[in-house]
Amino acid sequence: MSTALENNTILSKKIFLIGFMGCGKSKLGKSIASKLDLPFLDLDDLVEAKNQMSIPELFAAFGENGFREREKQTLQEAAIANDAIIATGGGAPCFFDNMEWMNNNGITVFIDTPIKVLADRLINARVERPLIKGKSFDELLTFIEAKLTERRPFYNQAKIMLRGVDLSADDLIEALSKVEG
Ligand SMILES: Nc1ncnc2c1ncn2[C@@H]1O[C@H](COP(=O)(O)OP(=O)(O)OP(=O)(O)O)[C@@H](O)[C@H]1O
Ligand SMILES: O=C(O)C1=C[C@@H](O)[C@@H](O)[C@H](O)C1
Ligand SMILES: [Mg+2]
Repeated sequence: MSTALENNTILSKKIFLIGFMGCGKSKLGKSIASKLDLPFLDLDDLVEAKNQMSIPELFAAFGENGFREREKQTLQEAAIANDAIIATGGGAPCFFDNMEWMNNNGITVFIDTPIKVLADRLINARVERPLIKGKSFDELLTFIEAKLTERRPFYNQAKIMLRGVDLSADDLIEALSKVEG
């Protein structure tokens, strides 16, 4: 059986995946993009490509504020130009009017993954994330708890919220198909 999304019966095909670092935006995003035959865009990769610098280099050269300005600009350029599944950076919805902008321009999906799962994933990750660099497991837990509390009011503005444990691409596609256009 095909879904409303596959049948093109929902208006927006800009789908923004949001949530904390390590919640699964990139992994799940690639999988649903391939199932729905839509392009997959990863905001972190786009910011790096546009600026010809890695995220740690951008933080070092311009500070977090400079990174956030570039992140906002890249988000809007990429999303205006493409119907796509867009995995945003973990902090992107929490700066400027990015969350409101995404809600006005597509469907936002918050992948809500428990703190302990996030910490387990992030402690083993090979990608360098400046905000958590050098933290021990316990420091990481404390950091995630505090940051998530700060960020939840933004993440909670998402149109769809899904628990990020055992979450499959099909679960996400089903949730999208129920959204009214
Ligand atoms: N459902 C899952 N089950 C097991 N491992 C997962 C799952 N989703 C993601 N992971 C693993 O967790 C790590 C982080 O996932 P991913 O890169 O998709 O997160 P992210 O939300 O894009 O993070 P960031 O905001 O830092 O880009 C990766 O190593 C990935 O393989
Ligand atoms: O949660 C965050 O603030 C970040 C998450 C990553 O996706 C990157 O955008 C960067 O490392 C910052
Ligand atoms: Mg990612």
